[in-house]
Amino acid sequence: MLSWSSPSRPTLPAPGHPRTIEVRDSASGELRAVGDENRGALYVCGITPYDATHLGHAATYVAFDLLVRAWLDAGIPVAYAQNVTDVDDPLLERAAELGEDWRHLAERETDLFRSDMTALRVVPPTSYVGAVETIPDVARIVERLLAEGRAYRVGPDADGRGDGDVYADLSTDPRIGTDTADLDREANLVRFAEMGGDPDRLGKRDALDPLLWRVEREHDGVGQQEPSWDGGELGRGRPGWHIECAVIAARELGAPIDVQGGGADLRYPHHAMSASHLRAISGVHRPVGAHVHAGLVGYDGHKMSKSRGNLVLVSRLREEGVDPMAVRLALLGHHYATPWEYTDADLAAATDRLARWRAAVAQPAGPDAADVLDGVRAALAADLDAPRALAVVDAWAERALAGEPTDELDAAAPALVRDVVDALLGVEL
Ligand SMILES: Nc1ncnc2c1ncn2[C@@H]1O[C@H](COS(=O)(=O)NC(=O)[C@@H](N)CS)[C@@H](O)[C@H]1O
Ligand SMILES: [Zn+2]
Repeated sequence: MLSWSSPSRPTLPAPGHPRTIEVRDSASGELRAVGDENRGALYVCGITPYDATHLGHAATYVAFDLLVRAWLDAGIPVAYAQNVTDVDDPLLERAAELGEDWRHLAERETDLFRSDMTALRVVPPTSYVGAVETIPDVARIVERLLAEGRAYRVGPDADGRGDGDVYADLSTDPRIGTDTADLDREANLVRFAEMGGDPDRLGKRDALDPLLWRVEREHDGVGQQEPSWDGGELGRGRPGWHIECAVIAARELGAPIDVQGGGADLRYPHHAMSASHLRAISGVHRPVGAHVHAGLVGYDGHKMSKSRGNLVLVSRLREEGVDPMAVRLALLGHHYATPWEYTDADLAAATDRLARWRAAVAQPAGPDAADVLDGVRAALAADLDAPRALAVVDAWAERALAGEPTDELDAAAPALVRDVVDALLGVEL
């Protein structure tokens, strides 16, 4: 699937020393060095293409964009895969509500997402893959898991439908739950159901076993005919959610990967199950170096979501003439791991900061900027600490605008600060 055009990125003076980039693994709470001179492999769960692109989505993708930029600056070759969940129950339901063909809805919203990511100067993934285009691979892998006894078929559900649905048998995974450390079964059962799971499905060996393949339902005469694809021995149907991301990560990156990323809402069951499937597919004991989760962005006291109608869309802000660089700075003002409430004051503060920084780098000279380069690099290397990086640039801008004696100023400083802010923070001044 087409991704989007890459923003230009200035090359910064070579780092004086090889630098490790550390991020916090949300399961252990530990800081982990991720990526090495051979590669930095990142999988970030992409959008389900409706409601794109609200500030919550944008905050998560900008967060992982900092990791991509820090790796590139450290000379680490980046392998970055991202999916589009362009077939899934919530998408089909939304299309039915809108009376729109689900393919058109997916296409339109994915295009909007691409243009928003371009405006926010997010570096595109090296592999951008849709669930639909992955179906043949998913079917083959599910057949293999069945043959290996890691998956099983169930009979019809309580309504007599879905005879032959395929589930993963989690009891065959000795390390289930070690990836994202979600070991509270009661909490998991609640969360599993909240995120579209079916703990009460007839015939399941364990309520938490996740769906791998959903066989085609005969037309129930109510909703749209569900889309279905040829699944070989599995029969016609479509993939479950978690297996899609595991197959794309395995195929596009190869396990082990350094970071599996997404918003905090994906930690359980999605990332726990994807890691289990990735282990089963690849045979790699620990297929993910660090699970990294971005805190959820709220608005009006709730997580941003269509159902609440409290969405702040990047495209709407852009239509209102808001500079996307101010949007990006508003997002960078909060540490990625911390959940926060977006307010219009965030945007106003970011707009001021953007104007101050632009005025400072427009000066003919400025205070020495070597510590801006080192300070921003060090901040990102320490769990992508964007607020700390912004404070480093703020301090320099303050001095640049204070009009210090010219003989202490460096004519090359403003250009270096502009390049640091561009290459590492993705903000074009
Ligand atoms: N309010 C929010 N704040 C921060 N991140 C969010 C928020 N809502 C969704 N996200 C993140 O944005 C990304 C896309 O979310 S999504 O459109 O619902 N799609 C999905 O979660 C699946 N397609 C992942 S395979 C995910 O990483 C999700 O965790
Ligand atoms: Zn995913």
